[in-house]
Amino acid sequence: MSVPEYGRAFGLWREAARTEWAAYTRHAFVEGLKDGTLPRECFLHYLVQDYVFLVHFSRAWALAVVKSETLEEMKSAAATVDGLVNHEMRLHVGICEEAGIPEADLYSASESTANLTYTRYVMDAGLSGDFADLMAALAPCVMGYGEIGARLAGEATADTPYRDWIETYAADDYQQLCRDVGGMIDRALERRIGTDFAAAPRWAQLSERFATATRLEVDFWQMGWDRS
Ligand SMILES: Cc1ncc(C[n+]2csc(CCO)c2C)c(N)n1
Repeated sequence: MSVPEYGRAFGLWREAARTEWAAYTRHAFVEGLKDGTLPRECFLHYLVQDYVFLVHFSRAWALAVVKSETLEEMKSAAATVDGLVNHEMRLHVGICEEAGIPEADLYSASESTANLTYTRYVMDAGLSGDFADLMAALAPCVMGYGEIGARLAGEATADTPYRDWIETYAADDYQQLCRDVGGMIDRALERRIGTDFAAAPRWAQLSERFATATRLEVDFWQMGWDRS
């Protein structure tokens, strides 16, 4: 199956980090979601941590509003904050409630080291850098789940109990969001760095940020797998 396309910068970053990208999008945790063999306890451990992750991710997207230079960037970042805090976190709340974990416990859950490392890395990318640095650190999260969802929707076993999770990210509206964010990132880079942004001196540093965030996604799956 061919992978979905989410923009020029993303395609180049992904290709430059292909080893890390494969470790992320084909992690044992992901394969367990696909064939249904992922232990429920691992999934719930991941989901509680992911709720906390989304809280801090929303803060990072809010920083993107602050670092925006155009109304398009501001609208995209503000819509993502709204989507995250008012919609995306519902999937987590619903599944956890069914498992007897109330929302108050999610918000107060203590953060795993993998969670802390990843979210604060992204926040620092935005605080110490500009909008482009922040987008390079945010892109693996947004696009990685889009790619995983699209692949698993076609490959998952019919009876995997993780179908709802898969459908969330395989859905047309989520795939469209990945393309929209990819287009917004391309225009943000063209504006700040130039049309030929991949030839610019700072391109290597942006690619490095993307690769680092991708490695931190691998560690996040591993945290769920190990229940650490
Ligand atoms: C560890 C981890 N990485 C990525 C996502 C996916 N994700 C995070 S924020 C967001 C919406 C961005 O618009 C999406 C899809 C996740 N849930 N947990």
